[in-house]
Amino acid sequence: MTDGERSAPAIETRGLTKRYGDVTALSALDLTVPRGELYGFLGPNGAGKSTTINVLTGQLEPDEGSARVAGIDPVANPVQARAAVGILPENGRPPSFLTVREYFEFAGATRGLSDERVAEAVDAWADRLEFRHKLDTLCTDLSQGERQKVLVTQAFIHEPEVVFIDEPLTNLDPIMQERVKRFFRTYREAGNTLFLSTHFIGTAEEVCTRVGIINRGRLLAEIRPSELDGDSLLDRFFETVDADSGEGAAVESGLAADPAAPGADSAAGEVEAASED
Ligand SMILES: Nc1ncnc2c1ncn2[C@@H]1O[C@H](COP(=O)(O)OP(=O)(O)OP(=O)(O)O)[C@@H](O)[C@H]1O
Repeated sequence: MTDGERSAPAIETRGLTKRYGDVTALSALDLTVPRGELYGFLGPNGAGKSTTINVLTGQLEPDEGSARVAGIDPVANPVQARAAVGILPENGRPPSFLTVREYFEFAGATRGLSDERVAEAVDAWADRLEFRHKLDTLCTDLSQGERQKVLVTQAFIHEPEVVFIDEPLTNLDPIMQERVKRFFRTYREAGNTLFLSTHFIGTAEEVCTRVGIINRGRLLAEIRPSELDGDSLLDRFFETVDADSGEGAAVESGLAADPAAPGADSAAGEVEAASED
């Protein structure tokens, strides 16, 4: 790793733009996530969350702008990025023809891990998420929650410094949800960065150190849940998105459906304020 990569933010995008035909999914997105954050990424359906993650993990090429993860350009250097980054995809499915253990061996090998390191990691995760009895089961025969445990494990198996997580707690029972959340906090406290895309605003409020709200491919606001001061993140989310869309806000306060409306200005101001600290 170069000095530049070591001192770079965990995630940095500048003017990131992605279009699918006529649809602009990301519109000059500027995002900076310092290292050591548990960053929540919230937004309505179709806001651009998955597209952002897909670009940042080298799975999709942007039309314009730049992206860096741990100082690495994931489009130009996908192999280098793969070693530094973990991905927990939404609705991912491990290959049906592999057993759980074989899948972890495969995931470890593609990230350059020795057999011994894979075995150690699998051992720890089998205890943490209680799936030791499923290690020799075919992935196709797992329940949805068991599959999710396997996907969580593969995302962290190489102890990456940045992990992208799309809806991490889906299908997990409440006990496992607590364990995963506790693990996220511990992993962050060790200096790593987690980027968590979710519709569960209560979870984001509970675990995230900072939350970004995206709508129509633009970052509208950044909020530190610890500084909400009695306000609820859910209310702030609604206010921010409504002001941008002009819908609820227009009904409730008479604001026009205009991106330059006062509500939209204050949301943009929150991004600037959050970026200063
Ligand atoms: N492969 C594709 N082809 C065409 N349009 C796409 C494609 N993928 C995404 N889009 C569009 O791009 C926009 C952003 O989609 P994206 O999946 O990034 O949103 P999201 O915030 O992850 O949404 P959700 O919360 O519903 O998962 C949406 O308008 C979506 O319809």
